Amino acid sequence: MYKIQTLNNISVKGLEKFPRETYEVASEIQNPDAYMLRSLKLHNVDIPESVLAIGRAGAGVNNIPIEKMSARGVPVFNAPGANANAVKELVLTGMLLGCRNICQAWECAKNLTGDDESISKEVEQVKKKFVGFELPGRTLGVIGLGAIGTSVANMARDLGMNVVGYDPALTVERAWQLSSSIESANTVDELLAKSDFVTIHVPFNEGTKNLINARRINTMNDNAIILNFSRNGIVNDEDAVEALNAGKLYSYICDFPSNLLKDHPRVITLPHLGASTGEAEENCAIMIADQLKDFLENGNIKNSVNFPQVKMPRVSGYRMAIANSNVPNMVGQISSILAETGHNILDLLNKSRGDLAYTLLDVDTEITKDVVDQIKAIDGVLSVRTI
Ligand SMILES: NC(=O)c1ccc[n+]([C@@H]2O[C@H](COP(=O)([O-])OP(=O)(O)OC[C@H]3O[C@@H](n4cnc5c(N)ncnc54)[C@H](O)[C@@H]3O)[C@@H](O)[C@H]2O)c1
Ligand SMILES: O=C(O)[C@H](O)COP(=O)(O)O
Repeated sequence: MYKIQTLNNISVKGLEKFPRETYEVASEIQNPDAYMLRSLKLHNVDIPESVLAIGRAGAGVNNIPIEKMSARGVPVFNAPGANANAVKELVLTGMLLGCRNICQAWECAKNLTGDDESISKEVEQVKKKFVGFELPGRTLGVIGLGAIGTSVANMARDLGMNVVGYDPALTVERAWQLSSSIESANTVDELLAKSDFVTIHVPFNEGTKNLINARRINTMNDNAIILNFSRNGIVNDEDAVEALNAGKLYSYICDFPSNLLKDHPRVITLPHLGASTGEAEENCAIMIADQLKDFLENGNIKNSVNFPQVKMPRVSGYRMAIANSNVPNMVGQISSILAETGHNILDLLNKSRGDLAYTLLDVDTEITKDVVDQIKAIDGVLSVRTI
């Protein structure tokens, strides 16, 4: 019986992927084989040794201690692209809320008093305070052209906007998806100098912390709008508020409220709603459940953020999965132990990624605990499993 512990609210459509005969799935469970979570911060959680894999039902993995898990030979999975459409739609919503002053105007309408005739008169007076601007012909800068950035960029082109994108690690797959009319910027500064709207779709890490700061905001067009549906900390909120107060920025739309932001008249904050649609929650949960299941049952790895992609069809009932440091002679030492203990290797796949490597091998006879212990004792082996 495999045990899956859910640490956040996970769509039932994903949980249904685990057959009840072979899986126990619960939010409280002893010695889980895998965690399934969304945004819960795991950095200060004591993760039990029984955990073989962590599945993030979403995109961002900055809530997970990846290095610590890598050192334990534990793959961390995410669900690339599974919530991209939900975020794209909210970015469009944010752009419109910002450029048409919708939140301020709605607040004003809610506060109208008197009979309907006087409300009608008042409406004609107050509406001039909320004159906005339209999207076609304006320039949207998209920082990060991954699953979300690419789809936001294409959507903006379809709406008649000019789009400039920046991503120093653009993949070939994303380049194929991007509309050919999207301009490429060589630097963030070059992108900002051209943009009326800027939207950020990069992971949060040391390299992206404070990516948008006072110096950069000052190089932007006057009355620009910044949208942050990525992570708290990528835009320096203090600097954004200062620029709003100085009349440099028009509006700041963001998914990460704080005391500084939530009541500011030119800020629209949402309670981390980017991926909160039934469709996105379902897509993420299904993708992660499938990946965890294939890892637990077959050792295959798909969409891990720390381990290589590994898939090998089974040729026997005796499989071993080994995570190890990416150093010479690991496969040699492992196969020597198997040969010395009378196992014939029927198939073997070894892949590496950065400092880590992963080996799947199918043998002809059952692998005993003693053999597993011998392999575990090899210097550089991080985890060993028979499946
Ligand atoms: N608000 C929400 O609810 C919500 C939902 C989904 C994702 N997110 C956030 O959005 C981020 C992006 O999601 P995604 O699905 O597009 O991920 P992705 O991995 O498909 O794309 C990220 C892109 O950013 C690029 N990148 C990395 N560092 C960069 C930098 N310094 N400058 C420019 N580009 C850089 C990468 O090359 C990659 O193409 C996630 O990491 C997560 O933090 C938020
Ligand atoms: O990185 C993500 O996928 C988003 O921030 C969504 O987070 P959530 O799953 O907690 O809504």
